[in-house]
Amino acid sequence: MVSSTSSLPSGPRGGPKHLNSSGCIIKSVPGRGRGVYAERFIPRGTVIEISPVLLFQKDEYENYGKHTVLDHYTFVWPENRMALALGLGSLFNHADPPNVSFSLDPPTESIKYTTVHDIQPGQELCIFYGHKIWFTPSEGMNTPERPVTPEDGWGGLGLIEAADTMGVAEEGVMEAVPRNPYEGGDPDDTINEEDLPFTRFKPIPEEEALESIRTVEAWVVDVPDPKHLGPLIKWIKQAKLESPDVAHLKRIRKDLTTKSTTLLLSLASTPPSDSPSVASAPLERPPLPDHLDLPEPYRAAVPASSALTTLSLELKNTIWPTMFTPKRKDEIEPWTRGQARWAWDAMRAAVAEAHSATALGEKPIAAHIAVSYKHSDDDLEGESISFTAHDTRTSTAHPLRHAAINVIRKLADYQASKYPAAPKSYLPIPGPSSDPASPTSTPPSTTVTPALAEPTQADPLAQNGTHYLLTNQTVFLTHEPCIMCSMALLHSRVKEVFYLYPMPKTGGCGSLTCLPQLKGVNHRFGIARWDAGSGVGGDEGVLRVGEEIDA
Ligand SMILES: C[S@@+](CC[C@H](N)C(=O)[O-])C[C@H]1O[C@@H](n2cnc3c(N)ncnc32)[C@H](O)[C@@H]1O
Repeated sequence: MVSSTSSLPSGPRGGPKHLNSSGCIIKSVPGRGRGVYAERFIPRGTVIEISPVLLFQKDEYENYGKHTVLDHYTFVWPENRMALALGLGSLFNHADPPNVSFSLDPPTESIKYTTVHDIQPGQELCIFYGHKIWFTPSEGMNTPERPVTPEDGWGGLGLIEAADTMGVAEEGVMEAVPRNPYEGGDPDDTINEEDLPFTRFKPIPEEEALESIRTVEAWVVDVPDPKHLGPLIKWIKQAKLESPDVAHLKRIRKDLTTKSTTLLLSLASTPPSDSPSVASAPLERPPLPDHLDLPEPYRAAVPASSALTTLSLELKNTIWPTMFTPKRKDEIEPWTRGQARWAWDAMRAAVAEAHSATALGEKPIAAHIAVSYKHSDDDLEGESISFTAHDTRTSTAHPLRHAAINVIRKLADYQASKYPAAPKSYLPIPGPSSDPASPTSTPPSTTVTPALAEPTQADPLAQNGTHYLLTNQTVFLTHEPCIMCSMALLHSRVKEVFYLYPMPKTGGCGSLTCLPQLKGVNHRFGIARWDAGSGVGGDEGVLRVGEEIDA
């Protein structure tokens, strides 16, 4: 017979894994016993567990409980009682400083556990037991001296409360950290577009103005005698000049005013590319059949893509007859509950970082490059490291130290350290900074030497010439990035940008202007604006900045 737990993932000691929806698992480690570990990234300020407690009266505990193993697990409770946390609550090991705070809630007879830092996947989640610990902490857990207070001891609360670190401390009152509304449920469930907590804008330009239409060069030939059209088209097939690159175009253009007919032969340059290093390469002029008396082929601009709207079709047809492929409704890829949960957590990470910034006297503006969405643990695709940064222009007195620039710089520095063999020509010299805005960084061009410019095999990013690429990555920002930051994000080839507060006077992602929609930019990215009132920002007032600020 198959046991009811046989399909569950295994946990410590071969038993089933604890089913915690906040990303916590139980693991056993020699020297520490069982402990609580993060299975995925958990943003700071996340309530990871609410454990109901079992209460012991004073005499009951003094006479019995205290003489049993329970003494390693119980918390001091008001009114001289002791409490045993059920669920994960009894399994948090001790650390000083901890990365999880806990607070007692006598009315509901429960203990709430909240992260006080961003937690990376695999990290242990620990609380602070107090200073009078009765065991020798395992290696790496020894901690700096702190003054012993009368409240110290197992159950000593209040040393690190999430509310303190969120900058809204008030005795006994925790800031209400908004719970992820997409916790639990089936991560594969599709969510209606209008039910998502943000509005997504189309990344593809509709090309509804003549100047926004992207073109590419093609070889064409005028065909003075219409009788030659049939044999020519047949010849194109035989000569294998048909190509999917021109499938969005019609083969023949008839100009009613000049009464001329022109035939499209093949592309004369490669289609526009998103890659900065790939230049549009000229393509050879195709041969023509000798037996037809035709003029020389010539190059002409043709639309680079089919028309998605009737207006765009009308405009494109003035350049060259183009195919009409209106967007079907189902072309917007629907989002799942799992993705929405991921996005919520990522935006929370940005929000939490902005709160830290305020505590440090900086502007409450932050950016978070999220770990790529993973459908399951087996999904190895995408980045597994996240980066978070806040605005530092106040402390550095450097007007360009915006959150988005800082987070790109963090990623770039990480990439540079990961690939130390990167050619010097690609690394900022001197110092570790790769920030183009850094006063200490020397422009790379001044450091190029032919001997060093050869990328090494160990450094795939260096082969692209940069460490700052965000290809396929999503950036979450508390505020709409300014024009400079939007351009930096575009330059870094970001896949999509989510922001919480629009900046009507300075925003470069839809408010003042929309950088990725401008003609001439060589990369386009998706934009999603978080809905006001979704609750992801927590206390809205803390993160508000003046309209004139460039975020
Ligand atoms: C509340 S329990 C925590 C869960 C426990 N590790 C288990 O497996 O049941 C407290 C006990 O965990 C162990 N412990 C907690 N923090 C530790 C640390 N930093 N180093 C070593 N042991 C620790 C001690 O044995 C302590 O009595």
